[in-house]
Amino acid sequence: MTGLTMTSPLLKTPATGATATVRVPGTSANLGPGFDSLGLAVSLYDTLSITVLETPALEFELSGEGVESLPRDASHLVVKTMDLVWERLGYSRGGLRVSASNVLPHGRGLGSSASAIVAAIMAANALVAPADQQDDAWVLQLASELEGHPDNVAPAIFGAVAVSWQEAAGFASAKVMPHAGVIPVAAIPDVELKTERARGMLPATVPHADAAANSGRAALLMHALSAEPTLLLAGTRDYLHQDYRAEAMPGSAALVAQLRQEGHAAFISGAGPTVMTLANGVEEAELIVHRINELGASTSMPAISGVSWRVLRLQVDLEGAKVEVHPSL
Ligand SMILES: Nc1ncnc2c1ncn2[C@@H]1O[C@H](COP(=O)(O)OP(=O)(O)O)[C@@H](O)[C@H]1O
Ligand SMILES: N[C@@H](CCOP(=O)(O)O)C(=O)O
Repeated sequence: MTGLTMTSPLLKTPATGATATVRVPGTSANLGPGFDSLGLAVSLYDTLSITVLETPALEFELSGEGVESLPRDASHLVVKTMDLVWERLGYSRGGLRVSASNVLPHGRGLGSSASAIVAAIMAANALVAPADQQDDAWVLQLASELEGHPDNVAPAIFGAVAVSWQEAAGFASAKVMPHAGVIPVAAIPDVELKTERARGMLPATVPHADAAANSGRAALLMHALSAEPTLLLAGTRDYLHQDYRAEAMPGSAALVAQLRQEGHAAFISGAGPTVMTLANGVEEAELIVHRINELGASTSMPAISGVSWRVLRLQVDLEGAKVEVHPSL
C-alpha cells in the first residue's frame, strides 16, 4: 500500500493496494401499502470487494447473477457509482479490481440495483482518507438519489425494517425492529421485470378514497410488524401500485391473491415479480413454502403453475451492510 497521493493540486486518489469488502443484504420494498417508503432487509447477500490497483486497468471478477450480461467497463453500476462518490469527495479513480459475488437475482423485486449502489458507495467511502469519510446519513442521501427512491437502499444500509421519507433537506429513514416471529418467505419467479418498466405502469393520480385506505393500512402494518403479527394480513393490503402493475406479472398477481385468500400476508416484493409473504412464526412459514410449491405443481391454477418458482424461507437481516478495509487505512 502506497498511501494517499495527490494527482493534481485538487484531486486525491484512494490508497493503492487497499481492498474494501462490503456484504450487503437484499431488500423487499413497499411491503404492500408502503410504496416508495417501507422496506425490509432479507438474509440474501451480495459480496463486493474493491481493490485499488497501481495500474490504470479496470479488472472484473464477477460470479453469480448477471455474470453473462453485466458490463466489464466503467459503465458497470458499481464503477459508475464509485466514480460519483469519489468525484463528490474530491478524489479521482485510477485502476480497480472489482470482485463481485452476486446472489441477489436481477429485476425480480429484491433490490439488486439498490444493494449494488449501497455496496459501491460504502466501498468507495471506506477507501478515502479517514478525514474525508462520510457517515451513513450521507450514504442514504446519495444512494436514494441514485436509486430514485429510498425504500430499498435504507434497509440495505441499516437492516431490519426501514420507514423512509423525503423533505427539503433530503432523504431520511427510521429503523424499526420487527417482531421476532416475523419470517419472510420469497417466491422468486424465473422471469425478470425491470423496475423502470413497472414504475411506468403507475397512474399520475389515484382516487382520494384509495389514498385514505392505503394510509390506514400502512400505519397498521407498522404496528403489525413490530408488535402484533396477527394483523399482518390486514396491514399488507395495498391500494396504490399492485393492481396497476398486475398485467406485467399475472402469475405473481394470481399467487398473491390466492395466498391472501387463504389468510397469508402476501404482497408483491418491490416492483415485482417476486411474491413475498410475511409469516407469523415457523409453522406458518413452513405451511406457506409447502402451499406455494403445491400451487406451482397443480394444474388447477395455470397462471401460477405456468411460472417456475424458487421458494426461499428467509430471515429479516437486522444489521444491514457491513464494510471492512484491508489493510486498514
Ligand atoms: N450487483 C450488480 N452489479 C451491477 N449491476 C447490477 C447489480 N445488481 C443489479 N444491477 C443492475 O440493475 C438492474 C436491475 O435493477 P432493477 O430493474 O431495479 O431490479 P431490482 O429489483 O433487482 O433492483 C440489472 O439489470 C443491472 O443492470
Ligand atoms: N418502491 C419501488 C420499489 C422497487 O423495488 P425493486 O426491488 O423492484 O427495485 C417501486 O415499487 O417501484
